[in-house]
Amino acid sequence: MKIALLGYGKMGKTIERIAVERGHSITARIGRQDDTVENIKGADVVIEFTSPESVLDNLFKVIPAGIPIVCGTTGWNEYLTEIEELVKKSQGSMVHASNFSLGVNLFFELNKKLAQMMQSFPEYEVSMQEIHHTEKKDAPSGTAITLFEGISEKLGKEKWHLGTQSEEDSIAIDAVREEDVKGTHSVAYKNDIDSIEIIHKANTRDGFALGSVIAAEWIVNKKGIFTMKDVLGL
Ligand SMILES: NC(=O)C1=CN([C@@H]2O[C@H](COP(=O)(O)OP(=O)(O)OC[C@H]3O[C@@H](n4cnc5c(N)ncnc54)[C@H](O)[C@@H]3O)[C@@H](O)[C@H]2O)C=CC1
Ligand SMILES: O=C(O)C1=N[C@H](C(=O)O)C[C@H](O)C1
Repeated sequence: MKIALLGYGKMGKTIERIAVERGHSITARIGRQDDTVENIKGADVVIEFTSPESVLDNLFKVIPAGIPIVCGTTGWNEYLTEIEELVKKSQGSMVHASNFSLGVNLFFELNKKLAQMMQSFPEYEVSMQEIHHTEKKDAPSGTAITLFEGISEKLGKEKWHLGTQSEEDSIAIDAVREEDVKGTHSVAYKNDIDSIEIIHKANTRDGFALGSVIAAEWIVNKKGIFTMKDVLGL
């Protein structure tokens, strides 16, 4: 498969290594200054990991060009409906996910199951923490927002807020930035007696990159907008 990499930073470089190991070729490594539409020509699929400021512009260029896109960039949740309409109108193909790793996608399912169990035990207060490297631009992380959505639908908490303070009807998400942390997410249910905590820790970026290449292999010859849950059949 011929892959165009849109964004050639920490993730773009990791994806290149894993894609080549799986027998794919890289037709373009596109950085901020390049002519995107021209450079993706001839690729079977585009893998996009750029920045919250660039992602929408990239999606509006790539989707109408008719090349399937795998999008890992976070921080654009509020535009999801607009992008779903664009994919439909263009008869395009897209997989998006706040986190492409197998481990986190299993963790998403575990999180929903735990939230469902905790529905009957309001004496526990739910809170979350995410820890990432200091270069990360968005907070909370996209993964933390997906975890929040999994809890929200079960416990009826409609909002999240940054920090550690308790608030009625809102889940506290503590976003911590530390040198070189690849991505750690935890969900805790606490009261004065005890705590129940689940945690996922990424040791390297390889899980995110491998998941995005598997999603790229899966999306070619499909039409519509999908997430990693569809790719993994969860
Ligand atoms: N969904 C997932 O599994 C994961 C998502 N991410 C997300 O992916 C994004 C990128 O992460 P990293 O690679 O760590 O960031 P990074 O900052 O190392 O790399 C991003 C690269 O994109 C380039 N770029 C920015 N705008 C561009 C444009 N318009 N066209 C082409 N290139 C452009 C930048 O120059 C930079 O080199 C972030 O939003 C991050 O949250 C990161 C890891 C996993
Ligand atoms: O910026 C990162 O590095 C990561 N971003 C994603 C997120 O916002 O959830 C996924 C992963 O945690 C790494």
